[in-house]
Amino acid sequence: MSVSHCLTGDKVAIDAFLDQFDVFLFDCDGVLWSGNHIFPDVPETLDMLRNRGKRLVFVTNNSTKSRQDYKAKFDKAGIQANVEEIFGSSYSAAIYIARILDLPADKKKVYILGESGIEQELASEGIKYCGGTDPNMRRDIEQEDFDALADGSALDPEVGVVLAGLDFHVNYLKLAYGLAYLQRGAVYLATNTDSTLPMSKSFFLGAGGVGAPLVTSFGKEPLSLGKPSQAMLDAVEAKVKMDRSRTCMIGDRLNTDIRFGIDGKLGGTLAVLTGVSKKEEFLADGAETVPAAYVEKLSDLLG
Ligand SMILES: O=C(O)[C@H](O)[C@H](O)COP(=O)(O)O
Ligand SMILES: [Mg+2]
Repeated sequence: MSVSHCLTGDKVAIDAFLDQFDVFLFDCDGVLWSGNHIFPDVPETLDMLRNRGKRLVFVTNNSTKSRQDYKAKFDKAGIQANVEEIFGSSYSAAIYIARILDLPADKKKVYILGESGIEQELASEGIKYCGGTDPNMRRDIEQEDFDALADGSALDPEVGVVLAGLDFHVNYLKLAYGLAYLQRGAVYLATNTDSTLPMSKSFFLGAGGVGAPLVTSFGKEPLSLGKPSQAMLDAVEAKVKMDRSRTCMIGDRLNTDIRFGIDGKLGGTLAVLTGVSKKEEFLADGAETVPAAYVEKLSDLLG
């Protein structure tokens, strides 16, 4: 049975742990910040790693922002990061749809349940879309909508994919369009299916929580392109050359971040206890997902 080592307060153990890796993949929500609250000494900790010659890559399941949007957030947070180091689940989904998914020529449009981040990343891959932040979808459903969805006249015949992500403007109408496209054979994808979103030091509906009505009504789960899907690691590795044995995944959620690192056969995983998962979950006998090590908060790595 694997055991997770607590590094907090142990400078010797921290140095030994860090020396094993050249690349650190960082989860964002719950590790660097909770919403707009940047955790203490995060910029200093990341600077310390860069000063030790480590390469940093940011890998977030939050699909509401594009890589460019995240670059602006990093800048505002005083965290040095360039766009090539940032990967969101919207980017992973756009790469999958553009380069892996084989869609009929007349079915290449995507219906989005989600925010602008998904729209921007699909556009950057030349993928047409509808739904998403369309203001015409932010209204109550009317009888005419029921009738037009039922006979299909409301639907765009080019739509071949339903892509579900975190949507802060979800409503019955948007979900009804998603179900109608799925019922007509659209491929069902999700940027991610995280149950909750760490925000304001609490937990709110995550992408999985928002998309759950579609799963219940359609009766099938989407293919998720965010962590722990290895499609996301493949998308990262296509841009960032790395030796997986000298790469460490740092995250707050066992079933996405730590599972992502273990399944990807990375050299190590580090859990940070400022987000979703609690240490009791992975210290328990027979725990399914056990990080190699853990710290109370990221800045504990400063020693
Ligand atoms: O979509 C969600 O549910 C949240 O954005 C997700 O929990 C946060 O993503 P992270 O940066 O922790 O991968
Ligand atoms: Mg997280």
